[in-house]
Amino acid sequence: MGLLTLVKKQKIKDHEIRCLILGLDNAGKSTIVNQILPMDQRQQHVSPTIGFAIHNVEMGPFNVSLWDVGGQTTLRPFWDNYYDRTDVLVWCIDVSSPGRLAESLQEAKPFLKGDSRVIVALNKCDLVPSRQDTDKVLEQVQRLMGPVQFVACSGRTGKGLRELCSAIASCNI
Ligand SMILES: Nc1nc2c(ncn2[C@@H]2O[C@H](COP(=O)(O)OP(=O)(O)OP(=O)(O)O)[C@@H](O)[C@H]2O)c(=O)[nH]1
Ligand SMILES: [Mg+2]
Repeated sequence: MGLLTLVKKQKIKDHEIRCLILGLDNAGKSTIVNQILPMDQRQQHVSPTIGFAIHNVEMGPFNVSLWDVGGQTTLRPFWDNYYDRTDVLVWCIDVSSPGRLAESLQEAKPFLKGDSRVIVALNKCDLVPSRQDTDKVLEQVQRLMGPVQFVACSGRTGKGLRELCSAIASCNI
């Protein structure tokens, strides 16, 4: 392989981001991913993810591979296998289910020690009437995770997803 090809390959590689999206079942991971996809690639209905799905999306100069992994309890033991080589971890939380927050934060713990950058997606904001409710969730998230980067969003309405994409693509990996 010529030097130029090697340099080109490296350049392309430098513009690739591997983004893993994790969180409890029903948090809205696949809905977010579906909304991020170009119109012609979107599914009409999103079902619970059995296993995982990978989608490649251009975000600014980056080619981002989005790894959307199912969050059901039976699938969680396999999360670790997907985490390898992850650049950005998006931890998805359903802010309309505060009763599941402790479970979500507990599951997040092992992934906070890794090398990847973490972004918390506070999803389903459209279902939470006041900003204070989202802030309450955020307080508990920050108590466990520290001053983590977060984006309040809605996979249903699309609110905040542009910010989420910017956050993913702005990572200096
Ligand atoms: N109102 C509202 N509903 C949402 C939002 N995001 C997802 N949902 C709904 O929540 C349910 C679960 O969404 P999914 O995207 O399948 O959740 P998931 O995290 O991928 O679930 P698993 O694949 O089982 O891990 C679906 O009925 C979605 O329509 C949101 O921002 N607002
Ligand atoms: Mg899913």
